[in-house]
Formats: sequence, structure tokens, C-alpha cells
Amino acid sequence: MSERDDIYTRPHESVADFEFNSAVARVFPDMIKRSVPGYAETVAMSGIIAARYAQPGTNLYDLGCSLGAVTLAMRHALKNSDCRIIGIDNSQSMLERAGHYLALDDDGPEVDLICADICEHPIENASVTALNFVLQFIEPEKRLSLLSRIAEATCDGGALILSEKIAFSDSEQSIQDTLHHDFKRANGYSDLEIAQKRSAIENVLIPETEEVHRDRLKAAGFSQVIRWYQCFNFVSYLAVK
Ligand SMILES: C[S@@+](CC[C@H](N)C(=O)[O-])C[C@H]1O[C@@H](n2cnc3c(N)ncnc32)[C@H](O)[C@@H]1O
Ligand SMILES: O=C(O)C(=O)C[C@]1(C(=O)O)C=C[C@@H](O)C=C1
Repeated sequence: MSERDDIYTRPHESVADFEFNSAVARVFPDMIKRSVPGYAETVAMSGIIAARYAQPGTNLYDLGCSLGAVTLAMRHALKNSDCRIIGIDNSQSMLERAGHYLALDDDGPEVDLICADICEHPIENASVTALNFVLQFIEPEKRLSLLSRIAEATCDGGALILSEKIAFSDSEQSIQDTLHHDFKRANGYSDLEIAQKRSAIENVLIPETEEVHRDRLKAAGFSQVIRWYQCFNFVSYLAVK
């Protein structure tokens, strides 16, 4: 049973910028389940998609893997594969916990966990890469070069699975923000906790519109982009090389 997210319940003089530190890692399964509508589906469906696009003898990457939920979903979907799964995250706290979850699991191909900056770490011989609510935390000016490196390293017919919190036109944005707020309230967050989290992530999580995502994925080198899932302001895409 994961510990409950109470980070924003404790009194704060001021709300520091959000970071994936040990306190967040401790409550992360609870936090993301209660904060991202459809999160569990994006994890489960990443396994399904990976099984379709993985190619023998290649690498599958889970970039910004956190506790390795997508890593394990891909591993279980590729039980008898000779692929290698590589989970990368720059939070040591997250990776330590991911290692514990992995140690309890022995069902599928080899998995390596690497503590590194995904904007710097080499990507090679890839058939499937997942960015599950990660690109939104990368500085916008670095996003095209990261996606281009992924596309360059991806074999023909390979794929990128991208899930993101996205931005909308002004008229839709307020409706989506309200529904997201209602989702968080229904999951037990108070108005104050929601407001504090919004302040903490506003300079850290930078959402972009679907048009920006689609255009950039094509510019990076992916030939086809489809939206396969949406739950309020959280959307999942498949980009095929
Ligand atoms: C919302 S969490 C991702 C959730 C995870 N992909 C999942 O499906 O459970 C964002 C993760 O990206 C990681 N991250 C952010 N920027 C990174 C970077 N430049 N390099 C590596 N990891 C990064 C954070 O440490 C955090 O674990
Ligand atoms: O948009 C929000 O309010 C969120 O809390 C989103 C989000 C995310 O998309 O990763 C932000 C930080 C945490 O990882 C959990 C959820």
C-alpha cells in the first residue's frame, strides 16, 4: 500500500518549486494516481503498444521512468523477448524505489535502470521509447533535440509513446482546468492543496498544445502521429518512425 500524498497538507510559509525528491518519491504512486486522470490506463496501454512495435534484438526505453511503472508494463508484455528495457531517470530517489520494485519482479526481458539526464544520455538501437508525462518537465527549448535523438535512434517501424498534460485554446482551457480540479477534489485533495500544487509546478511543468506536439514530432523525424487516449487535459500519442 503506497503512502498517501500529504505534501501540500503541511503548513508552508511559501510553496517551493516542485521537484522529484525523496518526499515525492515516497508518495508518488498515490500522488500521480490522484493527480493524473487516466494514468493507470496510459501505463497499461504502453505495454500493449510496446508489444506491437518492439522488434527483436532492440532496446526499449522508458525515459523519465520514475518508479518504473511503464518499464514493468513493457517487460510483462514482452515476456519471451530478446529485447532489453532501459529505464532512465535523473532522480536518485525515484530510481532507488524503482530498483526495489524491479527486485520483486522476474517476469520478462533484462532491465537496466540508469540515473542520468535524458537530454544527455545516449539512445541507441531503439524500437520503442516511452515518455509518460515526462517531456512536460523538459525545458521547451530542449524538447526538439531530445525527440530528434529518439527518432534518429529508432528503427523503421518503431515507435514513441508520448503522454502529456497539454494546453488548449483559451475557451477550452478553462473548462479543462475545471474538470482537472474536479478530478483532484474527487480524489481527496482540498482546494488549498490543489492551489499549492498548481503554484509549485507552474514553472516546472510546461504544457504545450496538441498542434505544437504534432508539428514537433513530425519535425523530429516521426512519419505518423495519432492520439490514442485522452482524459481531460492529459493526452497520449503514438508516433511511428
Ligand atoms: C511525472 S514523472 C513520470 C512518470 C513515469 N513516467 C510513470 O509513468 O510513472 C516525471 C519523471 O521524469 C523525471 N525527469 C524529469 N526531467 C528529467 C530529465 N531531464 N532526465 C531524466 N529524468 C527526468 C523525474 O525525475 C520524474 O521521475
Ligand atoms: O497537473 C497537475 O496538477 C499535476 O499534479 C500533474 C503531475 C504530472 O503530470 O506529473 C505533476 C506532478 C506529479 O508527478 C503528479 C502529477
